[in-house]
Amino acid sequence: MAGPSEIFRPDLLAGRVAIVTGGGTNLGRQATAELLACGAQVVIAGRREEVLAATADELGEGCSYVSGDVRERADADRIVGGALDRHGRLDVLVNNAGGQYFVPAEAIAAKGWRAVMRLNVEGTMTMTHAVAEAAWLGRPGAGGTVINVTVSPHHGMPAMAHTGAARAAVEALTAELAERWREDGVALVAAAIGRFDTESLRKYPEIVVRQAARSVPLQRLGRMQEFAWLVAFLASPVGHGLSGTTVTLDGAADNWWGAWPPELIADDEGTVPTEARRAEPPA
Ligand SMILES: CCCCCCCCC/C=C/C(=O)SCCNC(=O)CCNC(=O)[C@H](O)C(C)(C)COP(=O)(O)OP(=O)(O)OC[C@H]1O[C@@H](n2cnc3c(N)ncnc32)[C@H](O)[C@@H]1OP(=O)(O)O
Ligand SMILES: NC(=O)C1=CN([C@@H]2O[C@H](COP(=O)(O)OP(=O)(O)OC[C@H]3O[C@@H](n4cnc5c(N)ncnc54)[C@H](OP(=O)(O)O)[C@@H]3O)[C@@H](O)[C@H]2O)C=CC1
Repeated sequence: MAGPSEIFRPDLLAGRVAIVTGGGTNLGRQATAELLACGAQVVIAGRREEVLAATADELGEGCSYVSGDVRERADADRIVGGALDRHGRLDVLVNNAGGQYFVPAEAIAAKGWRAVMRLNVEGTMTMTHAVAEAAWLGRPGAGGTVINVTVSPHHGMPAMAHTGAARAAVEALTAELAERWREDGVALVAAAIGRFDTESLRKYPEIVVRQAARSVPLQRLGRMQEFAWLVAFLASPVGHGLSGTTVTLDGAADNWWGAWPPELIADDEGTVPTEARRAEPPA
């Protein structure tokens, strides 16, 4: 059962209906719990029916699922059709399904590049079009919000060139479609997220997982609940005011290239020296 929200009103999203792709696991599941806590009804989607069924069962009333592959238009239409049949409306799409594997740029095989593009860019586009065409475009008074999960930092990701390119494409599409579909009442926002404390992060090489928090200025991994709060916030009416933008939740990883303190200038205690003040203020 999804408990009450720690920060939002229980009726913030009352009467709203959301689809969360990848909603059966980790960040998607936590976001689903928060949307439910804010009064929304949520249809979660993913390829593994048993995973979705377990999550829907655990989160309880208001949560249901449709299994399918976001890369296939027929599946996307089935997911959207299932949500509309059940609830008669759609207000929010969270394109959370996504991912990549950890590999130096020069070792990315063409097939792997295509797999990452297909999942993150095409999967996002396919679901977005399926929802917009079935529920929003050309329907006066309708409309809704698309939340596209992307990845921060934007200044380059070690061993993730394929996902950096894919997520940049999604952010560009977010801006483009926000302009194209504005008059249909459709808002699109990208949520560029950093390094989160999830089971999914643990598939990466051990040293990457161990050092991930150190590489963030905030010196800790993001918490799944923080992601879930951001999703609920963007799903609220304020999402329309942010349409076309990318909101970053990354512990400031976008601002800094390395670990703090930077090893090259830290002393043995790990302290970075500060500049001495001038003895006298300038005349
Ligand atoms: C300092 C701190 C910094 C810290 C840095 C850490 C920051 C982390 C930030 C982000 C974290 C997350 O996103 S965590 C969330 C992670 N979750 C996920 O990634 C789940 C979704 N991912 C996937 O489904 C897969 O990874 C993905 C490849 C994208 C799609 O799968 P598909 O089934 O379509 O593709 P597959 O059949 O598996 O693979 C297709 C091809 O891809 C390539 N390929 C796939 N996996 C491969 C691998 N491990 N190594 C090499 N190559 C691989 C091969 O060419 C494969 O072809 P063959 O050789 O013929 O098989
Ligand atoms: N964890 C982290 O630190 C970070 C995560 N992210 C991003 O956040 C999002 C969620 O990640 P997270 O929860 O950590 O990882 P997960 O691996 O748990 O999430 C991926 C989800 O997407 C679903 N999925 C994958 N491929 C498809 C597909 N083709 N069709 C439908 N569903 C699919 C998976 O279910 P199934 O396999 O059953 O289909 C799974 O539920 C991803 O986009 C990820 O890249 C970004 C930055 C950092």
